[in-house]
Amino acid sequence: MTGPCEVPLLLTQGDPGGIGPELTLSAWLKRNEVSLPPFAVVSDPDHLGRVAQSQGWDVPIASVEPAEARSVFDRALPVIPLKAAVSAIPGKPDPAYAHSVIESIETAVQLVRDGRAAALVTNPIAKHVLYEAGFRHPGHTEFLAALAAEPGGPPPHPVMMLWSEELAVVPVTVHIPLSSVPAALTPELIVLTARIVARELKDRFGIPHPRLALAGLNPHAGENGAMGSEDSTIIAPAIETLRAEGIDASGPLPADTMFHPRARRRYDAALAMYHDQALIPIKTIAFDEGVNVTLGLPFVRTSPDHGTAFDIAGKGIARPDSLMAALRLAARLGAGHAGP
Ligand SMILES: NC(=O)C1=CN([C@@H]2O[C@H](COP(=O)(O)OP(=O)(O)OC[C@H]3O[C@@H](n4cnc5c(N)ncnc54)[C@H](O)[C@@H]3O)[C@@H](O)[C@H]2O)C=CC1
Ligand SMILES: NCC(=O)COP(=O)(O)O
Repeated sequence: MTGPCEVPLLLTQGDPGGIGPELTLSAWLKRNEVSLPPFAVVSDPDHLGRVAQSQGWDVPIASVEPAEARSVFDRALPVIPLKAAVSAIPGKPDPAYAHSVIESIETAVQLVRDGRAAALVTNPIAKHVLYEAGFRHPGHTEFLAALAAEPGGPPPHPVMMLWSEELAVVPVTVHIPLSSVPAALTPELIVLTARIVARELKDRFGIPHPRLALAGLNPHAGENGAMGSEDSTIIAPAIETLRAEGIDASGPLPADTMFHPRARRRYDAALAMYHDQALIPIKTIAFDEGVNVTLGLPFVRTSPDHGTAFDIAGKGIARPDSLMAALRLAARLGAGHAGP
C-alpha cells in the first residue's frame, strides 16, 4: 500500500525576476527544520544556481525527471528543467521571460494531471509583465481553469480562496476594476461560488457542515436600501437560494464587523464581494502564513498569498513562510495521491 504524496509536489518557477527563485531555494534549505513535504520545481537549474550563489547559499541543484524527485530531495533541490534558458535579473521585470513563466505552469499542470505529481504550488507571477507579452488570462486562477478544461469543453469555474488557520476568505469577483463590481455581481455568480466553497470545504478540508458568511457590498450592508440596493436585491436572494439547498449561509453582513476575532468564530469561510474586501483582512491578520488556494479545479493548486515583490528581490530578505505554508497545505489537500 502506498502512503500519502508518493509523488512530489510541483512548484512553478513564477516570475524569474521576482522573489520566487530565492523563496524556492530558501524553502529547500529549511526543509528539515520545518518538515516540508518533498517538492520539485519546474525552472531553469542554471538560473536557480546563480541566485543561490549570489546569496551565498549552499544549495546543490539536480536536474531530474519527476519520478526521481523524491529520492533526490534530501540531498539536492530537484529541478525539472525548462526548455529555454532564463537569465533574469532579480528586481527587474522583463516580458522576455514570459514564455518561461507560462511553460513552467503548463508543464507542471500536465504532470499533475498525469498523476506524476501530487499537487501544484505556484510561485508568484507579475500579471502586467505577462500581459505585455500577450497573456490573455487575468491570473493563474483563470489560466489554470482553462488548462483544466476537457478538450472542446468549457473551463470549470475557478474560485479563489485565501486560507489561514485564523481566517478563510473568498472574493466573489476578483481581478476587475472596483467600478465594474456592481454589474458583475449576480445572484447566480454568488450561488455558484458558494456551492463550490461549501463542497470543497467539506470534501477537501474535511469540514462536515461548512458555515459560510456572506458580506454585503455597501456600507452597513446597504442600511435597508438607504446606502445601496445590491445587498437586498442580489446578495440576499442568493443567500435564500443557498439556504433552500441546505447550505449554511448567513448574511449579507456588514463587512466592517465580520472579521474581528469573535465574528470569525461564527463561520468557516467568508465570501466577500470584491478583491480587497476579502484580501485586506487576511493579509492584515496572516500575511506570512496566508495561502491562496484555487477551488473548483480537478487538481490541487496552492500559492503564497503575496506577489513578486520586485522591490526586495535578490536582497535575501524575502520571507519564505507563505510559500512553505502553501507547500504544507498542498500536501494536506493532495494527500492520498499515490501516482499513476
Ligand atoms: N499569486 C500570484 O501570482 C500573485 C501575484 N501578484 C503580483 O505581484 C506583483 C506585485 O504586487 P504587489 O501588490 O506589489 O504585492 P507584493 O505581495 O509583491 O508586495 C507587497 C509588499 O509586500 C512585500 N512582500 C511581499 N512578499 C514578501 C515576502 N515573502 N517577504 C517579505 N516581504 C514581502 C513586498 O516587498 C512589498 O513591499 C503584481 O504584478 C501582482 O500581479 C500579487 C499577488 C499574488
Ligand atoms: N491578489 C491575488 C492574486 O493576484 C493571485 O492571483 P492568481 O495569480 O492566483 O490568480
